[in-house]
Amino acid sequence: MALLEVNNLRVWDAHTKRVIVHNTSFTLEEGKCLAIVGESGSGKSVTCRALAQLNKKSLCQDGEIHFRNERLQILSEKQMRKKRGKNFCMILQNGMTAFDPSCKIKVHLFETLKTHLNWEKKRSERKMIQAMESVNLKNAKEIMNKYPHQLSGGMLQRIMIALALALEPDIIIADEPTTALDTISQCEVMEQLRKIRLNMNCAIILVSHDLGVVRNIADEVLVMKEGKVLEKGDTPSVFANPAHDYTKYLIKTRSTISDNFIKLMERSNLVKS
Ligand SMILES: Nc1ncnc2c1ncn2[C@@H]1O[C@H](COP(=O)(O)OP(=O)(O)OP(=O)(O)O)[C@@H](O)[C@H]1O
Repeated sequence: MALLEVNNLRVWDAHTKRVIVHNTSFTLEEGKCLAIVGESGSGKSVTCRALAQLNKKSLCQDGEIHFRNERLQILSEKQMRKKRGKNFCMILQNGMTAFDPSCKIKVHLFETLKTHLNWEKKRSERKMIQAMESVNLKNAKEIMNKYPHQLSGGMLQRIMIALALALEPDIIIADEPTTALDTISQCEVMEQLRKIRLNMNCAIILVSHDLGVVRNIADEVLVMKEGKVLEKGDTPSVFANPAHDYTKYLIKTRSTISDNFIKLMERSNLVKS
C-alpha cells in the first residue's frame, strides 16, 4: 500500500476557469523521496499545496488523494489541519515567510507543537533544543528567543527542518527549500533532509530546480510542464534514458548549476554513497 496515492488531481482557477494542474497521478511509498521538477510556472507548488489542501480558496481541485488509504477530500478543515504538521509537514522556499515577524521564534514553535502533539512548553522546549542541535543550530535557547528578522535564511530553514524533526511527520513536502540560501547552507539543508529521512523513515516530496541535487537525493522523479506530468520514473532511469526532449533539456540546463554544489558535498563527504 502506498503512503500517498494521488489520482487525477486537477486544480483550476475558479474565476478564469484556467486549469493549472491537469489530471496528475502519482504515488509515494513509505520512506521514499519523490522529486517534482519542471520550469517556473509548471505547477509544482500548486500540486504540493493541493496535497495538503493549502491552495488559495480561489483555486478549486478535484481528483483523489489517499493518505494511508484514507481519502483526504472528505475530511473537514479541522481534520485536515490535524494532518498538516503531524502527517504532512511543509518546508517552504523562504523560511522568513513561515514565521510571524512580530513573534519570537519560540512562540511559533511551541504553538505548532501544542496544536499537533498537545505538548506543554517545557516538553516542546526540550524537544526543540534537541532537534535544533541535530541540525547544527547551537545555542538553541538563545535562537528561539529571537525574532525571524534577527536570523539568517539558512538558520530559519534549519529551524523549519528541526520543527519537522520534532513533529516526526510521515511526509515532508519541501518546496525549493534551498532557493533562498547560499551554497554552503544549501548543502547543509539538503544533508539535514537526508538525515531526517534516514533516521525517521520519513517520505519526502522535493521540489527543486537543481537536477544535480535531485539525482543525488530522489528515488523517483516526476517531470511537469504546463501543469501536466510529462514523465515519471525512478531517478537513475529518467536520468539515463529521458523519454522526453523537455526532460533532456532540463537535465542539460539544470544540472550545471549544481556542479559546485555536488563538489562541495563530496568534499564534506555528504554525497550519497
Ligand atoms: N492563487 C493562484 N491563482 C491563480 N493562479 C495561480 C495561483 N497560484 C499559482 N497560480 C498559477 O499557477 C501556475 C503554476 O504555479 P506554481 O507556483 O505551481 O508553479 P511552479 O512550477 O511551482 O513555479 P516556480 O518554480 O516558479 O515556483 C502559474 O501560472 C501561476 O501563475
